[in-house]
Amino acid sequence: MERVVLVTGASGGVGLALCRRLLGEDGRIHLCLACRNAQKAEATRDLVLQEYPAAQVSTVEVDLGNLASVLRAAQELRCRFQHLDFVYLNAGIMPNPHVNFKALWKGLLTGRLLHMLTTAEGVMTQTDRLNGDGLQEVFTTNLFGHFILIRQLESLLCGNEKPSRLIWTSSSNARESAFSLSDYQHAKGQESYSSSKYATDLTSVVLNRKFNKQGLYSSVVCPGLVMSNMTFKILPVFLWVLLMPIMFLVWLFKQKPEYLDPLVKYHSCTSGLGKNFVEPRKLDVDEETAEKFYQKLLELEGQTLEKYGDLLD
Ligand SMILES: NC(=O)C1=CN([C@@H]2O[C@H](COP(=O)(O)OP(=O)(O)OC[C@H]3O[C@@H](n4cnc5c(N)ncnc54)[C@H](OP(=O)(O)O)[C@@H]3O)[C@@H](O)[C@H]2O)C=CC1
Ligand SMILES: CC(C)=CCC[C@@H](C)[C@H]1CC[C@H]2C3=C(CC[C@]12C)[C@@]1(C)CCC(=O)[C@@H](C)[C@@H]1CC3
Repeated sequence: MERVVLVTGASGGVGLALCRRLLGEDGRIHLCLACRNAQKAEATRDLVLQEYPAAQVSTVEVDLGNLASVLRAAQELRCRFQHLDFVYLNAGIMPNPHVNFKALWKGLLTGRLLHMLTTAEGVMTQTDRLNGDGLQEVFTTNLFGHFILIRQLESLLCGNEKPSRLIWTSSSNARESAFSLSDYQHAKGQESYSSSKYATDLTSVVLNRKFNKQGLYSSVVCPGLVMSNMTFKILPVFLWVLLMPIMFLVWLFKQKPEYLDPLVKYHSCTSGLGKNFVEPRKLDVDEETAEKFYQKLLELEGQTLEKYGDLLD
């Protein structure tokens, strides 16, 4: 039976690179590109088919920041497929990024600069806003839309002959101090991105606890610092070109390889000789907080399903 792989945020950056890599590794998979923009999805499909003409590539329209769209996409996917082998939960946003150069300077004086350059801890802020569902946009797009999607796809992911895998694109920017259970959508602070990625790490830990027995496994990864639309909104391209040799060296000298563990985040790395490898780093997650947060997600899911009852089978 063919393996089906779903990738969200496949229209550019990390998602597109991932699609190319997946087809390069195994040209027999069925790759489904989940994108919010139908035209971009078709253009992406054409692009990957140019490179892999024999590949099976389909598209599905989903705006992860819009829960009605997520429910519609899930319904469509349930009609099309019986099983999903891999789901890459990759789509993400970092709106209105702001770099605190003063913090970087302070980091240089206090010896924390290297850490800051790999995690952006204390360096980045964002301005978030409410979406049409009355939820914080970053929380919804980066985490909750994906959460609803996989919950709605449970029949394709759980209790099947073959196990299924969820791979969340998290970030080394995920930080416990940016997250609070009492404000898990991060409506009050200015680190919505970091909070949403920490919430992602928490969710993955609990999903493993709840669903491993039913054959569903979840991992979080950090792709490293990638030049994409997201990073080009942080600094202009020419500055990145100037900074890249420094950033490359910084990321290069903070790495080493190992195996999959639900309490670990897998960071993409490159050795000094240009060899690509993955470095696992233990998740900074308290399992009790993860469980409490999961209960909150279930409550919010209940409200969402009540509101959109007409979109459910
Ligand atoms: N770049 C980096 O250095 C790092 C990135 N990451 C993570 O990698 C992931 C991909 O980011 P990256 O490739 O860099 O960024 P890009 O902005 O290049 O790509 C983001 C992708 O997500 C899609 N997307 C955004 N909002 C939505 C939405 N509401 N519904 C559906 N799709 C959406 C975009 O679609 P569209 O084309 O329509 O905008 C695009 O395909 C994110 O989760 C990010 O947090 C993690 C660590 C580092
Ligand atoms: C002007 C100088 C010398 C440095 C500015 C560099 C910062 C703009 C840069 C340093 C660390 C970077 C970083 C990210 C964004 C840009 C930085 C803050 C991320 C937050 C991008 C998205 C992610 O998910 C993280 C993994 C990145 C962490 C490092």
